[in-house]
Amino acid sequence: MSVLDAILEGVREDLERRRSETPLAELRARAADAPPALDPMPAFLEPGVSIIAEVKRRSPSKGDLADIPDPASLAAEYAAGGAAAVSVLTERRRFGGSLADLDAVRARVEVPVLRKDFIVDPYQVWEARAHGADLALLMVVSLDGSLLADLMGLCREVGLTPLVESHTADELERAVDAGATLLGVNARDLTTLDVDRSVFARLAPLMPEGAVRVAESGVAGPQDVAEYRRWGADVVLVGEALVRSGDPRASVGRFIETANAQVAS
Ligand SMILES: O=P(O)(O)OC[C@@H](O)[C@@H](O)c1c[nH]c2ccccc12
Repeated sequence: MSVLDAILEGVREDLERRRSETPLAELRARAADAPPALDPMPAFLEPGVSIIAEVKRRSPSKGDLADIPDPASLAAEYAAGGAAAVSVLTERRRFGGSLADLDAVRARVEVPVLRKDFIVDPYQVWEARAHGADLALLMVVSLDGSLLADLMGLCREVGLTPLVESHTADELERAVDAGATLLGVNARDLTTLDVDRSVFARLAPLMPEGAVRVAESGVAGPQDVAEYRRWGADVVLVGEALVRSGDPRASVGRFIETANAQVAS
């Protein structure tokens, strides 16, 4: 079984537990009461690189990354440093996240918030909106047949902007065919956990005009953000390097400045 399959098995078990505790009707009512979702696209389309800064405690590839006792304060530092959006990993078993983290971050920051999880069921889209997310990650690799288009449609219906993630040219083609305009490339192969940032360089030219290009994973420092930018990234999503930096606010600022200075010159 691949790493991804093992993760998805746990995700589905956890999902069924939550579904038995909170009926869909209740989530829908909470989503209806939530303030409307923010549109992240204007900030992503501004000149210069945008950063999505991630709240990430651990990962299957690296184990424990950071304690993060107060995810809201971390998110506030990200926003103060200039992050265009904050990503919150809500997967529990492998990443140590929760919907409580999403609630806490949502309550603190005014920038758009991404629910980062392994979304395979409409219930999770309703959860994302009920807990105040503005964007939701949809991974093409785990959404067969019409499920990708169905979940994208539901995202739009509830006001969420789907960030549709690929790792191969075939996956990217499915994302584009389904109508995705916020296109992510994960440099990490979730079946093996190997990271290769040049995957973004190969896939970015295949993206249609007008798409917003998001480079995800594998950033160790400002030079990597600058390289993604040179390869055509509008947005770079960074987790580990920021949660480990010791000064997330300054790091976000440095990432943005370095990339913009290098690409302008
Ligand atoms: O910590 P990194 O290498 O900066 O990566 C962040 C982010 O891209 C990564 O967490 C991620 C990208 N796509 C995902 C899908 C599920 C879980 C996690 C991810």
